[in-house]
Amino acid sequence: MIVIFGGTYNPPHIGHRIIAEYAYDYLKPDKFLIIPAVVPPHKIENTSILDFETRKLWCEKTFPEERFIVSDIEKKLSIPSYTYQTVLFLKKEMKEEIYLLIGEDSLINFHTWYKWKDLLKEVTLVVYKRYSEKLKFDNYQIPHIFLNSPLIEISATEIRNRIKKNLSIYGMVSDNIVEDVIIKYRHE
Ligand SMILES: Nc1ncnc2c1ncn2[C@@H]1O[C@H](COP(=O)(O)OP(=O)(O)OP(=O)(O)O)[C@@H](O)[C@H]1O
Ligand SMILES: O=C(O)c1ccc[n+]([C@@H]2O[C@H](COP(=O)([O-])O)[C@@H](O)[C@H]2O)c1
Repeated sequence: MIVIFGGTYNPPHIGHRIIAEYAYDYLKPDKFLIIPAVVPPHKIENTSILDFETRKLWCEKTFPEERFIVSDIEKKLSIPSYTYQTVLFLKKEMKEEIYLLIGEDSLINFHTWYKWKDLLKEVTLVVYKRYSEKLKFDNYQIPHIFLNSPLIEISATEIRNRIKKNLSIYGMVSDNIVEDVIIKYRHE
């Protein structure tokens, strides 16, 4: 069984790390894939997304342990990086059961994902608690496993905003990327 944890990772942060650890402990997968998106479908217009190679490298440094695999699979596929497409590709390649790990905000807008009903036939959804101000559709009826885990009030948006305001982000991203992250977004 494999877990896939896709994201924009612009940048990867300590929230991603904690989510991955809770999911890992709960699911004990054979493989755990971290999948940076090339062009995330809901962020096509977002010009502040750094290049794929930088985000991928930061993912590798945030998840250096062997039990996590940072995959560049979405580089091989067409854009935008639809999860349905990624999942079908992985299923063909690995023939494994797939658990798709997402934050609660992603569950709330899951009905807007490309072929979401078909996607649900291919994966088991695993949801990590997250605060969201967005209007809550009735997506809690979508079958999923809800992880019993602490609320993490951190986001990549907040990290980018703090850098622009010259506020500290130490402790919010991995120590081995923090300087690089500050430099990259300060000049965005
Ligand atoms: N603090 C968090 N709590 C729960 N889920 C999270 C958290 N941060 C990220 N996620 C989830 O991780 C996945 C990838 O997130 P992403 O890389 O877009 O980070 P983000 O912090 O949401 O970024 P941004 O603020 O730029 O939208 C998504 O499914 C998202 O819901
Ligand atoms: O397939 C879709 O339609 C789709 C819509 C929104 C998000 N996703 C995926 O969900 C992951 C997190 O996306 P985001 O926008 O919250 O960074 C990332 O892997 C995206 O490719 C996928």
